Amino acid sequence: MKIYKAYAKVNIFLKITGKRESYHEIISRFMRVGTLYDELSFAPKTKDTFEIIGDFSCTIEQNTIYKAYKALLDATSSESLEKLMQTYAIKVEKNIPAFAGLGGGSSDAATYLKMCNEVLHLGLSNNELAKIGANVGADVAFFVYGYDSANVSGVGEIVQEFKEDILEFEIYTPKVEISTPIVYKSYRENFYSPLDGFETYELKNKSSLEILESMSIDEANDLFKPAMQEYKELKEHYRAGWYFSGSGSSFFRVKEKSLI
Ligand SMILES: C[C@](O)(CO)[C@H](O)COP(=O)(O)OP(=O)(O)OC[C@H]1O[C@@H](n2ccc(N)nc2=O)[C@H](O)[C@@H]1O
Ligand SMILES: Nc1ncnc2c1ncn2[C@@H]1O[C@H](COP(=O)(O)OP(=O)(O)OP(=O)(O)O)[C@@H](O)[C@H]1O
Repeated sequence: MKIYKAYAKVNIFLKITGKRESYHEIISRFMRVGTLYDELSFAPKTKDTFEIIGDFSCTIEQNTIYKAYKALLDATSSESLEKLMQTYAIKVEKNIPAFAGLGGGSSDAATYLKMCNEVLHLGLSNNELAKIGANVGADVAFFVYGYDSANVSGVGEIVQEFKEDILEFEIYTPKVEISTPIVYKSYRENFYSPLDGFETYELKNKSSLEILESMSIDEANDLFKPAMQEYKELKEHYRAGWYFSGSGSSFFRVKEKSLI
Protein backbone atom coordinates (compact mmCIF):
# COMPACT_ATOMS: atom_id res chain seq x y z
CA MET A 1 0.00 0.00 0.00
CA LYS A 2 1.08 3.55 -0.69
CA ILE A 3 3.11 5.18 2.08
CA TYR A 4 2.47 8.82 2.94
CA LYS A 5 5.17 10.86 4.68
CA ALA A 6 4.22 13.12 7.61
CA TYR A 7 7.20 15.45 8.06
CA ALA A 8 8.41 17.15 11.24
CA LYS A 9 8.95 20.93 11.44
CA VAL A 10 11.18 23.28 13.37
CA ASN A 11 10.34 26.85 14.32
CA ILE A 12 13.22 29.02 13.08
CA PHE A 13 11.71 31.87 15.08
CA LEU A 14 8.51 32.07 17.10
CA LYS A 15 7.32 35.44 18.42
CA ILE A 16 4.06 36.23 20.18
CA THR A 17 2.12 39.16 18.73
CA GLY A 18 -0.98 39.16 20.97
CA LYS A 19 -3.68 37.14 22.73
CA ARG A 20 -6.84 35.54 21.38
CA GLU A 21 -8.97 34.23 24.26
CA SER A 22 -6.97 31.37 25.81
CA TYR A 23 -4.68 31.20 22.74
CA HIS A 24 -1.77 33.36 21.62
CA GLU A 25 -1.30 34.96 18.25
CA ILE A 26 2.11 34.23 16.82
CA ILE A 27 4.38 34.98 13.91
CA SER A 28 6.67 32.06 13.22
CA ARG A 29 8.85 30.69 10.44
CA PHE A 30 8.16 26.98 10.07
CA MET A 31 10.63 24.87 8.16
CA ARG A 32 9.91 21.29 7.23
CA VAL A 33 12.55 18.75 8.30
CA GLY A 34 13.11 16.68 5.17
CA THR A 35 14.95 13.90 6.98
CA LEU A 36 12.44 13.25 9.80
CA TYR A 37 8.97 11.90 9.10
CA ASP A 38 6.32 9.42 10.24
CA GLU A 39 5.05 6.98 7.62
CA LEU A 40 1.29 6.53 7.32
CA SER A 41 -0.58 3.94 5.27
CA PHE A 42 -3.91 2.14 5.10
CA ALA A 43 -3.58 -1.45 6.36
CA PRO A 44 -5.82 -4.50 6.92
CA LYS A 45 -7.84 -4.25 10.15
CA THR A 46 -7.34 -6.50 13.14
CA LYS A 47 -10.48 -5.38 15.03
CA ASP A 48 -13.91 -3.89 14.39
CA THR A 49 -13.48 -0.41 15.86
CA PHE A 50 -11.52 2.55 14.43
CA GLU A 51 -7.96 1.28 14.48
CA ILE A 52 -4.57 2.99 14.55
CA ILE A 53 -1.65 0.55 14.44
CA GLY A 54 1.49 2.13 15.90
CA ASP A 55 3.46 3.07 18.95
CA PHE A 56 1.34 5.65 20.83
CA SER A 57 1.15 6.54 24.51
CA CYS A 58 -2.31 8.15 24.16
CA THR A 59 -5.79 6.63 23.77
CA ILE A 60 -7.45 6.39 20.35
CA GLU A 61 -9.80 9.27 21.26
CA GLN A 62 -6.81 11.50 22.10
CA ASN A 63 -4.95 10.61 18.93
CA THR A 64 -4.79 13.48 16.46
CA ILE A 65 -5.50 11.01 13.62
CA TYR A 66 -8.80 10.01 15.21
CA LYS A 67 -9.61 13.67 15.88
CA ALA A 68 -8.91 14.45 12.24
CA TYR A 69 -11.23 11.60 11.18
CA LYS A 70 -14.02 13.03 13.38
CA ALA A 71 -13.47 16.55 12.05
CA LEU A 72 -13.51 15.33 8.43
CA LEU A 73 -16.66 13.31 9.02
CA ASP A 74 -18.34 16.32 10.65
CA ALA A 75 -17.42 18.53 7.72
CA THR A 76 -18.36 16.14 4.89
CA SER A 77 -20.83 13.58 6.34
CA SER A 78 -19.13 11.27 3.84
CA GLU A 79 -20.47 7.70 3.96
CA SER A 80 -17.49 6.52 1.94
CA LEU A 81 -15.19 7.86 4.68
CA GLU A 82 -17.06 5.83 7.30
CA LYS A 83 -16.84 2.77 5.07
CA LEU A 84 -13.13 3.32 4.45
CA MET A 85 -12.40 3.32 8.17
CA GLN A 86 -14.63 0.29 8.72
CA THR A 87 -12.49 -1.55 6.17
CA TYR A 88 -8.96 -0.27 6.90
CA ALA A 89 -6.78 0.59 9.86
CA ILE A 90 -4.27 3.44 9.75
CA LYS A 91 -0.74 2.19 10.22
CA VAL A 92 1.81 4.65 11.57
CA GLU A 93 5.56 4.13 11.62
CA LYS A 94 6.28 6.69 14.34
CA ASN A 95 9.69 8.35 13.97
CA ILE A 96 8.95 11.89 15.18
CA PRO A 97 9.28 12.01 18.96
CA ALA A 98 6.21 13.19 20.94
CA PHE A 99 6.27 16.20 23.30
CA ALA A 100 9.11 17.48 21.17
CA GLY A 101 7.97 20.73 19.55
CA LEU A 102 8.38 19.05 16.15
CA GLY A 103 4.66 19.00 15.32
CA GLY A 104 4.37 15.21 15.08
CA GLY A 105 0.73 14.97 16.10
CA SER A 106 -0.34 17.83 13.84
CA SER A 107 1.62 16.43 10.91
CA ASP A 108 -0.01 13.00 11.27
CA ALA A 109 -3.45 14.66 11.35
CA ALA A 110 -2.75 16.73 8.23
CA THR A 111 -1.38 13.71 6.36
CA TYR A 112 -4.41 11.63 7.31
CA LEU A 113 -6.74 14.36 5.95
CA LYS A 114 -4.79 14.44 2.69
CA MET A 115 -4.79 10.64 2.36
CA CYS A 116 -8.58 10.46 2.75
CA ASN A 117 -9.10 13.38 0.38
CA GLU A 118 -6.99 11.57 -2.22
CA VAL A 119 -8.31 8.01 -2.00
CA LEU A 120 -11.97 9.04 -1.65
CA HIS A 121 -11.76 11.82 -4.28
CA LEU A 122 -13.42 14.22 -1.84
CA GLY A 123 -12.16 17.17 -3.89
CA LEU A 124 -11.37 19.35 -0.88
CA SER A 125 -8.90 22.20 -1.42
CA ASN A 126 -5.94 22.78 0.90
CA ASN A 127 -7.79 25.79 2.34
CA GLU A 128 -10.75 23.58 3.19
CA LEU A 129 -8.57 20.83 4.67
CA ALA A 130 -6.63 23.38 6.74
CA LYS A 131 -9.90 24.74 8.18
CA ILE A 132 -11.12 21.24 9.00
CA GLY A 133 -7.81 20.47 10.74
CA ALA A 134 -7.57 23.73 12.68
CA ASN A 135 -9.41 22.38 15.72
CA VAL A 136 -7.24 19.28 15.85
CA GLY A 137 -4.00 21.20 16.36
CA ALA A 138 -2.56 24.66 15.80
CA ASP A 139 0.10 23.36 13.41
CA VAL A 140 -2.14 21.25 11.16
CA ALA A 141 -2.65 24.02 8.58
CA PHE A 142 1.12 24.31 7.90
CA PHE A 143 1.37 20.59 7.23
CA VAL A 144 -1.71 20.56 4.99
CA TYR A 145 -0.14 23.12 2.63
CA GLY A 146 3.09 21.11 2.55
CA TYR A 147 5.46 24.06 2.02
CA ASP A 148 9.17 23.59 2.74
CA SER A 149 9.21 26.95 4.50
CA ALA A 150 6.43 29.34 5.49
CA ASN A 151 5.52 32.28 7.70
CA VAL A 152 2.74 31.12 9.98
CA SER A 153 0.54 33.59 11.87
CA GLY A 154 -2.79 34.01 13.62
CA VAL A 155 -2.91 31.05 15.99
CA GLY A 156 -1.46 28.89 13.21
CA GLU A 157 -4.19 29.16 10.57
CA ILE A 158 -2.51 31.76 8.29
CA VAL A 159 0.21 30.07 6.24
CA GLN A 160 2.22 32.02 3.67
CA GLU A 161 4.88 30.22 1.66
CA PHE A 162 8.38 31.66 2.08
CA LYS A 163 10.68 30.88 -0.83
CA GLU A 164 14.23 30.24 0.33
CA ASP A 165 17.00 27.66 0.39
CA ILE A 166 16.12 24.65 2.47
CA LEU A 167 18.37 23.93 5.42
CA GLU A 168 19.38 20.62 6.89
CA PHE A 169 19.17 20.30 10.64
CA GLU A 170 20.66 18.39 13.50
CA ILE A 171 17.96 17.85 16.10
CA TYR A 172 18.37 16.92 19.74
CA THR A 173 15.26 16.00 21.73
CA PRO A 174 15.89 15.62 25.46
CA LYS A 175 13.52 13.30 27.30
CA VAL A 176 11.59 16.09 28.98
CA GLU A 177 7.80 15.82 28.53
CA ILE A 178 6.85 19.40 27.88
CA SER A 179 3.21 20.52 27.95
CA THR A 180 2.50 23.25 25.37
CA PRO A 181 -0.35 24.83 27.43
CA ILE A 182 1.91 25.08 30.52
CA VAL A 183 4.61 26.88 28.51
CA TYR A 184 2.14 29.33 26.92
CA LYS A 185 0.58 30.00 30.35
CA SER A 186 3.97 30.75 31.86
CA TYR A 187 4.75 33.06 28.93
CA ARG A 188 1.47 34.93 29.48
CA GLU A 189 2.01 35.30 33.24
CA ASN A 190 5.74 35.99 33.37
CA PHE A 191 7.12 37.11 30.02
CA TYR A 192 4.29 38.70 28.04
CA SER A 193 5.78 41.27 25.67
CA PRO A 194 4.16 41.11 22.22
CA LEU A 195 6.11 42.01 19.11
CA ASP A 196 5.05 45.16 17.24
CA GLY A 197 4.04 45.40 13.58
CA PHE A 198 7.36 46.77 12.29
CA GLU A 199 9.45 44.03 13.92
CA THR A 200 7.02 41.43 12.59
CA TYR A 201 7.41 42.79 9.06
CA GLU A 202 11.23 42.64 9.32
CA LEU A 203 11.29 39.07 10.57
CA LYS A 204 8.86 37.81 7.93
CA ASN A 205 11.18 39.01 5.18
CA LYS A 206 14.51 37.65 6.47
CA SER A 207 15.83 34.27 5.34
CA SER A 208 15.97 31.54 7.96
CA LEU A 209 19.75 31.49 7.78
CA GLU A 210 19.94 35.26 8.38
CA ILE A 211 17.66 34.87 11.36
CA LEU A 212 19.67 32.08 12.92
CA GLU A 213 22.92 33.97 12.35
CA SER A 214 21.62 37.17 13.95
CA MET A 215 19.46 36.05 16.88
CA SER A 216 20.16 34.21 20.10
CA ILE A 217 18.02 31.26 21.22
CA ASP A 218 15.84 33.37 23.51
CA GLU A 219 15.50 36.21 20.99
CA ALA A 220 14.39 33.77 18.31
CA ASN A 221 11.82 31.90 20.38
CA ASP A 222 9.57 33.61 22.95
CA LEU A 223 8.71 30.21 24.44
CA PHE A 224 12.29 29.33 25.36
CA LYS A 225 12.46 31.33 28.62
CA PRO A 226 9.08 30.13 29.94
CA ALA A 227 9.96 26.53 29.00
CA MET A 228 13.27 26.85 30.92
CA GLN A 229 11.43 28.33 33.90
CA GLU A 230 8.81 25.56 34.03
CA TYR A 231 11.19 22.69 33.21
CA LYS A 232 14.45 23.46 34.99
CA GLU A 233 16.04 20.21 33.79
CA LEU A 234 16.16 21.67 30.26
CA LYS A 235 19.16 23.72 31.34
CA GLU A 236 21.29 20.57 31.46
CA HIS A 237 20.53 19.94 27.80
CA TYR A 238 21.11 23.39 26.35
CA ARG A 239 24.31 23.89 24.35
CA ALA A 240 25.58 27.17 22.89
CA GLY A 241 24.70 27.69 19.24
CA TRP A 242 21.53 25.58 19.33
CA TYR A 243 17.96 26.87 18.87
CA PHE A 244 14.65 25.81 20.41
CA SER A 245 11.65 24.52 18.44
CA GLY A 246 8.05 25.40 19.38
CA SER A 247 7.38 24.84 23.06
CA GLY A 248 10.20 22.28 23.18
CA SER A 249 11.80 20.09 24.17
CA SER A 250 13.81 19.86 20.93
CA PHE A 251 16.93 21.85 20.20
CA PHE A 252 18.22 22.20 16.65
CA ARG A 253 21.03 23.72 14.65
CA VAL A 254 21.89 23.94 10.99
CA LYS A 255 24.07 21.11 9.71
CA GLU A 256 27.45 22.39 8.61
CA LYS A 257 27.12 21.05 5.06
CA SER A 258 23.99 23.10 4.26
CA LEU A 259 26.00 26.27 4.97
CA ILE A 260 28.42 25.66 2.09
C1 LIG B 1 4.21 25.81 19.77
C2 LIG B 1 3.60 25.47 18.44
O1 LIG B 1 3.87 24.11 18.13
C3 LIG B 1 4.25 26.32 17.35
O2 LIG B 1 4.62 25.59 16.28
C4 LIG B 1 2.12 25.66 18.40
O3 LIG B 1 1.85 27.00 18.67
C5 LIG B 1 1.40 24.72 19.36
O4 LIG B 1 0.83 23.72 18.62
P1 LIG B 1 0.04 22.48 19.26
O5 LIG B 1 0.92 21.74 20.22
O6 LIG B 1 -0.53 21.74 18.10
O7 LIG B 1 -1.04 23.18 20.10
P2 LIG B 1 -2.57 22.86 20.29
O8 LIG B 1 -2.73 21.41 20.64
O9 LIG B 1 -3.35 23.44 19.19
O10 LIG B 1 -2.84 23.75 21.59
C6 LIG B 1 -2.45 23.34 22.88
C7 LIG B 1 -2.58 24.51 23.84
O11 LIG B 1 -1.49 25.42 23.64
C8 LIG B 1 -1.89 26.76 23.82
N1 LIG B 1 -1.70 27.51 22.57
C9 LIG B 1 -1.49 26.86 21.39
C10 LIG B 1 -1.29 27.57 20.22
C11 LIG B 1 -1.31 28.98 20.28
N2 LIG B 1 -1.12 29.71 19.18
N3 LIG B 1 -1.53 29.61 21.46
C12 LIG B 1 -1.71 28.90 22.61
O12 LIG B 1 -1.90 29.48 23.66
C13 LIG B 1 -3.34 26.70 24.24
O13 LIG B 1 -3.38 26.69 25.64
C14 LIG B 1 -3.81 25.36 23.68
O14 LIG B 1 -4.90 24.82 24.38
N1 LIG C 1 -0.62 11.21 16.12
C1 LIG C 1 0.04 11.52 17.25
N2 LIG C 1 1.39 11.48 17.28
C2 LIG C 1 2.05 11.77 18.41
N3 LIG C 1 1.47 12.10 19.57
C3 LIG C 1 0.15 12.17 19.60
C4 LIG C 1 -0.63 11.89 18.44
N4 LIG C 1 -1.92 12.05 18.76
C5 LIG C 1 -1.96 12.43 20.04
N5 LIG C 1 -0.73 12.47 20.58
C6 LIG C 1 -0.45 12.86 21.97
O1 LIG C 1 -0.13 14.27 21.93
C7 LIG C 1 0.91 14.59 22.85
C8 LIG C 1 2.13 15.19 22.12
O2 LIG C 1 1.86 15.44 20.80
P1 LIG C 1 2.93 15.85 19.70
O3 LIG C 1 3.78 14.70 19.35
O4 LIG C 1 2.24 16.50 18.60
O5 LIG C 1 3.81 16.79 20.53
P2 LIG C 1 4.42 18.17 20.43
O6 LIG C 1 5.84 17.92 20.23
O7 LIG C 1 3.98 18.83 21.69
O8 LIG C 1 3.88 18.94 19.16
P3 LIG C 1 4.03 20.49 18.88
O9 LIG C 1 5.22 20.69 18.04
O10 LIG C 1 2.77 20.75 18.11
O11 LIG C 1 4.13 21.23 20.18
C9 LIG C 1 1.17 13.31 23.55
O12 LIG C 1 0.31 13.30 24.69
C10 LIG C 1 0.76 12.22 22.60
O13 LIG C 1 0.45 11.03 23.29
